[in-house]
Amino acid sequence: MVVLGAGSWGTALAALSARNGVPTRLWGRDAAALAAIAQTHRNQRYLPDVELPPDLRCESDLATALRGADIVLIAVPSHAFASMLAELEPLLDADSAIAWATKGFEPGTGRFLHELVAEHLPGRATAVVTGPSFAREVAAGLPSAVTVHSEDEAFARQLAGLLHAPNLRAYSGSDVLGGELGGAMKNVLAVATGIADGMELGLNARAGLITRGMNEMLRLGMALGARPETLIGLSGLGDLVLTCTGDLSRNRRLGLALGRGVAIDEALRQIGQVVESVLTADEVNRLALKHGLDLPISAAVHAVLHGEVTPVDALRRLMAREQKAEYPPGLFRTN
Ligand SMILES: NC(=O)C1=CN([C@@H]2O[C@H](COP(=O)(O)OP(=O)(O)OC[C@H]3O[C@@H](n4cnc5c(N)ncnc54)[C@H](OP(=O)(O)O)[C@@H]3O)[C@@H](O)[C@H]2O)C=CC1
Ligand SMILES: O=C(CO)COP(=O)(O)O
Repeated sequence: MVVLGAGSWGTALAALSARNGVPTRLWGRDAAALAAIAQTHRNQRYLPDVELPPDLRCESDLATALRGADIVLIAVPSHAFASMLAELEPLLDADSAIAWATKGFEPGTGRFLHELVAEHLPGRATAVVTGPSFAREVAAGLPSAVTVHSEDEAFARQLAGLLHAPNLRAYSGSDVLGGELGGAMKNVLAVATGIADGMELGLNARAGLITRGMNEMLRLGMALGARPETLIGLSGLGDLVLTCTGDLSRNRRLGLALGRGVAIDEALRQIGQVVESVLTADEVNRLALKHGLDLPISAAVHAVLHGEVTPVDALRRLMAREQKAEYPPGLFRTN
């Protein structure tokens, strides 16, 4: 297996796979950082507390990293996903399978990552790895559960089997779009609960936002063809709860800072790692518009992130919305 992207999640996944006895290479774009990881068995910038397995190979030359790879697992941020695929196109072995653990959409188009993979690297086995999994906890060997979705169910089971470990339950499924949607959208909703907690609005507000956020995920997911069981599974509800409540979440931390009155640029500078919601909020908004859906919490996060409203005004607007039924009729009807 080759893992592309030597940030928090790529490093944690590569360590997991190597500890499972799977021959694993980790590729990153920063040759000096890779050399330091190889020498010290630590990723000082992204996972400083974790000792990496000694047999994890680090490789900064992409062509060398990819040679002979049976599975290529991409863990770069969504803004780098398309360019990563373009780099892979001329280098990849004909029979290498492609998986990704990135959460987000193509910035500017709202296209799902599986659509980009199908365009750039058609005709291969593909899968998304997703679910509630803070890199720090997985890397530290704390109990976690993830899920692998692929149209090729045998490949989903194969990849889940490679990741499954004494303290990591890896499930499999076949709803790629549903798995991707939950993992992307929860980042936007985590900003909303972070803002509420940063403003010290209380635990009722947090639970209300998580649940109404879930409602938004269900409505967009059903409109796009996701399966409801995926959305209430690990990749949807599971990751939503984790990211909305766990302070390890960078998206939640962005919301906390905004709710406390910190400017967005300063908040992002302090976090110092990828915060996917900043781009994903635009794409959720785009998809909602395209499908004629009113997703008020996601829209409020979008407006706050663009500086169009203050967190206080966004809350006032949410609370002033018309009273209505909790669910639209026929939400779970798929035909
Ligand atoms: N961290 C987590 O707990 C989890 C993260 N994810 C998802 O995984 C993805 C990656 O996140 P994460 O690892 O946490 O992010 P980090 O901020 O920890 O690391 C980002 C990594 O991506 C690299 N990178 C950035 N741009 C490019 C590029 N153009 N080409 C190649 N590499 C690039 C960075 O390199 P450099 O250091 O040189 O800038 C860095 O190594 C995101 O979509 C995230 O949502 C999913 C589940 C859990
Ligand atoms: O996706 C994650 C956990 O499942 C990580 O969340 P953040 O990107 O908000 O840190």
